[in-house]
Order: sequence, then structure tokens, then C-alpha cells
Amino acid sequence: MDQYLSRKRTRSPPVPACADDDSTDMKLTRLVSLFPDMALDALMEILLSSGGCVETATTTIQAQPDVTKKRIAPLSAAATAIQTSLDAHMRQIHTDHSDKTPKRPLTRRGKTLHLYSPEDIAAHTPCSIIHNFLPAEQANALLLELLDESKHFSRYRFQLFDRTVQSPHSASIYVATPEQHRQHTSEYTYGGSYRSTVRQITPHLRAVSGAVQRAVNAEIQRRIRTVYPEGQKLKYQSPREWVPNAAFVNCYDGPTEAVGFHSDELTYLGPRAVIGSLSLGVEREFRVRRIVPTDDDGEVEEENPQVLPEDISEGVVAVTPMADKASASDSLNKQHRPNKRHKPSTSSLSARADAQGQISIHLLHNSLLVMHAEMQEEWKHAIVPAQTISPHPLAGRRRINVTYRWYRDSLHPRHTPRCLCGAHTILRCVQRKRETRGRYMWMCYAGYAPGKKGCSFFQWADFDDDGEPLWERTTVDDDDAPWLENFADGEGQLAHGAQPGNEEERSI
Ligand SMILES: O=C(O)CCC(=O)C(=O)O
Ligand SMILES: [Fe+2]
Repeated sequence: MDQYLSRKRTRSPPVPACADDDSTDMKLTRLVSLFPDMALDALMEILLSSGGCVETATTTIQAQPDVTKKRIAPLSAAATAIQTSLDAHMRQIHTDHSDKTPKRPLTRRGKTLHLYSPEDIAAHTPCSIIHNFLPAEQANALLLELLDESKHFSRYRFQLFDRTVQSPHSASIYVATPEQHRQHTSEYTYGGSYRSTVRQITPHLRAVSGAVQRAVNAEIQRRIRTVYPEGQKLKYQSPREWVPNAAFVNCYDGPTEAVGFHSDELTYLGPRAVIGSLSLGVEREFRVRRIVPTDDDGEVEEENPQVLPEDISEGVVAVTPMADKASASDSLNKQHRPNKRHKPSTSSLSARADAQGQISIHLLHNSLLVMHAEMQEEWKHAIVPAQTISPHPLAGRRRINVTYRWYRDSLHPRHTPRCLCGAHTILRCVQRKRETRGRYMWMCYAGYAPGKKGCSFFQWADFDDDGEPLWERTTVDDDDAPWLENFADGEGQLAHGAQPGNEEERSI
């Protein structure tokens, strides 16, 4: 905690003190996370006498020679949406991946538990967080660079039943070289489409990637040591060093821009992917919720990895063409059912969505969130629309997010299966259906591209314990084509400012 406070004091961006319009609950929650041993009513009193300013209240408390050490009063029913340090719970409740199963869930149906301290986040979610990650000047320089870049970003378009919809925020993919740019617009597909908004890595993005790489690898090792059973990496998790070679940069302009609940596409990341996610600008809420298994016949998902506000994405489901006893060798699976999508009632989805409640992590400017290896298979995440935001001095209403990713060479699109339409398939994990939960599959996703119909292609995907695909390596013509390059290596060949243009989104 001391470390958190002192780093925060020295490195925070120049946010005008007391200028935020957070609710009192939120301010109180921040104070509780900073001073977990103080009584709630004492904190409230100090907050009020500090004119509602968290910074002033913090200084006042720190100046007290002997902080009152009363037990925290139980939160009132009206305050169920706030929850801070969980030290008291942690004596009774253990994390998922230990041999000790939680005795009772921390979250409850329909409730959102707000976590602030890195310790609580690591203990109760599949993520870890580092606040004040970069030196303040470097974070600000990256933010300014990406705000400028964001004028080139686009909104993804995809098919939702009979409508073509757009993601409610804009984004671009960043890669290291012109050759990778070519590949990313003509070989890699995302949610059934080629992406046209692919850009060359910028100087600050590249400069920061080394620090991200070191921090993410350290967090992975810490997670393995402290959380995973017997201190071993998870099955299918790569034992190799995590090396970022692609990044998605997202821009959320204003409180209503968002990303609906989703899991990230695993196609090029492989099983048990780890993602380093850097937040800049306006603070927003990142929600996570555990995927609840079902005995339903189909694998029902609020599925589309594209980005939708919650109210829409909750309605997106795919019934995947699951074949109960299919094996990886069923390359054209004879047992699959037609690839159909249907729209379930909103009430059934929200009931399921909230079966275990949600956890909210507040992503402050200059925080690095690591989504660990259990995240994409077992949890869903979202950036929820905000009622209000506190403007950031450099970014105004905008939030920039960079997700650094490690694309595996072995999952380059030249190797991944093609479907009956000739399109690249996507890799997904069965998340809900109890019997096959945790199994991976390749499937056609072309039906999500506007104006295209998908086919019913489905094939189980098998991996070795380190997450490398188990398939017969076929000779391919372009085997000598360059692989994705680590961001931290080399300078690329395209001068910054000479970005390829943004063509219209192309679909397959
Ligand atoms: O903006 C964020 O923090 C999350 C973005 C995200 O989930 C994604 O790009 O897949
Ligand atoms: Fe995501």
C-alpha cells in the first residue's frame, strides 16, 4: 500500500486535484482501498470535511500521527455496489486455481463488486494490475501520440442477424513492418473479415513495448508461483517468453463508447493466451465475469468477439456446431449441426450473465492490466458505458487502450484450417457446454462479415501441453515468408508518418 501511495504521488499525471465528479460512493471506495483499516464512518467524515476531495482527505489522513484503527463498519444494503479491500474475506476465501475452492463466491447474482487494490484484483480475478506503470512523461507522450493516431481508427462492421452493425468505439491494429501490414490486411482475419485499419507501430508504442514485455513476463511468473496449482503453468499455456508482436489500440470517445462482454479471439494467440492491456486517458470501468457452464443442448454464447455495447452484445449468441464425440481428425465433421444463430430472450441471457455477478476493475490512466492465461477461456470482459466520466487533462473525454498481444508463429494463417467457403477459420474454446467445456475448435466465422454467409465448417482443435497445434505440418509455398517481428526488435522499414492508407473495410 505504501508503495502504491508513494508511486501514485510521484508519478500520477497532472489530474487537477478534486476536479472529478465521481459519486461519493466512489470516492469513499477509493479511500477505503487506501486505508482499509479505517472505519467507514471516519473516512466519510474526513471526506466531507475535505469538501469531497479524495486527495485532500488522503493528505489529511496521512498527516494524522495515529490513524484510528476501528473495524470497518459493514456496508449498508445501499452500498452493495462498492467493495474494496477484501483482506477480511481473503482469510476465508481462496482463489480458483489453488486446491482450495472458494467457500462462497465473492460476487452475487446481479451485483457488481468493485475492486481497487492490485492484491484484491490478483486474488479474485484472472487479471493483475500495475498502477502508474510508465514514468508519467512517457505515458503522456504515448497518450498524445495515440490520440493523434486515433483519427485514423475505424469502427468494425459486422453482421448481427439481419443487421450490419458497428462497434461502439474505434480501433486499429498495429504491426511492426510493411510486410506484416500486408499480411494483416490480406491473410489474417478477425471475426470473419480482413481488417483494413492496420497501421505501422509508432515510435512511442514501440518504445513502451519492452517495458510491457518485461512486466507481463514477470506477472506471468508470479501468477504461476502464487496462484496456479502446484506452482505449475496451466495446461496449454506456453512456457516460452511472452513477446508482443501485435497490438490493438482502442479509442473510447465519451462515456457511451464501450465494448460489450466478450472473450478475445484466440485464433492467432492460441490457447491460454496472455494479453498486456495499457490504459491511458479517462478512467473507465473494466468488468469481468466468470462464464457459467450450462447443461443446455447447444453451446450458447453472447459470442461475437467484436465490440458491442452490453445491451446489444448480450443478445448475440451463436449455437456452435458442436459434435459431441467428434475428434480432431474429423476435419470435415460429419456430425456437426448446421451453424445457426438465434436470438434468445434478453431476460434469459441477463439471468445467465449475472448468475455470479460481475467484478469491476477501474482502469486508471497509466495502468497495465495483465489478462492471464485463464481469462479468455473462463471469463468474459467488457468496458461498460459510464454514467459520467472525469475529463482527463490531455485526453478530454477520451480513453486510449493498447492491448499488446503475442501472435504465435505456429498459428499463422498459412497454417490454420480453411473452411468450406475457403475462408480462414477462427479458433474458439467451448466455454459453456459442460461436457465439452475447455475443448478448442476451428470454425467458419465468415457469416459475421457483412454481406457474407458462412458455412457450417467445424473441426476440433488439438494442442500439446504447451499450446502448440497438433496437426500434420503441410508444406506451404510461402513457408519462407517473414514471421511477425517482436515490437521491441528493429525499427521496421516504414518511416513513421508514411502509414499505408485506410481503405474501406473489406470482407471476404
Ligand atoms: O479497452 C479495454 O480495456 C479492453 C479492450 C478489449 O477488450 C479488446 O480490445 O479486446
Ligand atoms: Fe477484449
